[in-house]
Amino acid sequence: MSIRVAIAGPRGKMGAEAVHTVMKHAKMELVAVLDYKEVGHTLADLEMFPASYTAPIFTDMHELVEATAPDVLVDLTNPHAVYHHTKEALNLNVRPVIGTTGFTDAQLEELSALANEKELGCIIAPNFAIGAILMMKFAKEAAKYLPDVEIIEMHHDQKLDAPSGTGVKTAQMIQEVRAQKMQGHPEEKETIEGARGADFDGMRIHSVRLPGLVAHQQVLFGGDGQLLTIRHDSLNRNSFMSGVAFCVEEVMKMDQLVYGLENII
Ligand SMILES: NC(=O)C1=CN([C@@H]2O[C@H](COP(=O)(O)OP(=O)(O)OC[C@H]3O[C@@H](n4cnc5c(N)ncnc54)[C@H](O)[C@@H]3O)[C@@H](O)[C@H]2O)C=CC1
Ligand SMILES: O=C(O)C1=N[C@H](C(=O)O)C[C@H](O)C1
Repeated sequence: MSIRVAIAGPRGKMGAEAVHTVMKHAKMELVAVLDYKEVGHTLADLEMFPASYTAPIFTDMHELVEATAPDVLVDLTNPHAVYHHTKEALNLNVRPVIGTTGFTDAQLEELSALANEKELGCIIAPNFAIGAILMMKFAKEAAKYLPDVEIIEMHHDQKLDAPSGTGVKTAQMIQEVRAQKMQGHPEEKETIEGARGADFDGMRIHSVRLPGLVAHQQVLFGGDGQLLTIRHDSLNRNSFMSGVAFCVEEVMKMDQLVYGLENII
């Protein structure tokens, strides 16, 4: 039996890729999409999709679920919408696979409790690309030996959240193994605000936004007379799609929330 998938944000850069991925997948059926405004009755009404894409477009999640009974909601929208979408999906017994970034810690805790209570799988994946997951795992390992670390994440200039979800997740994974440490000179002063980047538990995260970039990150470790750089580059959004498909299949077997693909690969 195929997995019934709904996608929120189908006209976006990631959402459109995910639509193609699900449409091509032998074990999945795209039953509906969720947009925030009326743009047509089905995907075929949109110029960006072929006439054979007949999944209906909804603007209300309750109506979507009632009419099309999806198993999984893939959310690729924005930081303002995603928390509500995830909560609504869980309350409607639909398993969320969330690629959208920008959750607060409190939101993650609340959604985790809700998924547990409903005994429903939910995956929140700051990055779906296997290379990025490996970069984070390797960075966590390196931080045990080289605790002085700075993260430079680089993205296209249409990105809404900073630091990136991947940058924050990397810092959280490093925090698990690194003794707390305030880096840099104790008396350093920024003569221009923000010059030293965001402060996460004494580590610095720097966010670059430029046209031409897709999604890139370097994790820099400094030691005595040496520097280690771990770098990942997503050169296109197809790099995320095998991760999306993997999550849609995995979430069907789960009964709780998982934050980060490193926990299930
Ligand atoms: N986890 C991962 O591997 C990746 C995550 N992302 C994240 O995915 C999200 C989307 O990224 P992009 O596709 O680049 O952005 P985008 O701006 O191209 O697309 C977002 C889409 O969401 C739609 N949207 C906004 N509010 C909505 C709502 N309430 N309901 C339904 N649709 C709504 C917009 O119309 C737009 O089409 C971002 O949070 C980004 O950080 C992006 C790439 C990889
Ligand atoms: O907005 C993006 O593009 C990306 N967002 C995610 C993030 O915030 O880490 C994943 C990837 O970096 C691309």
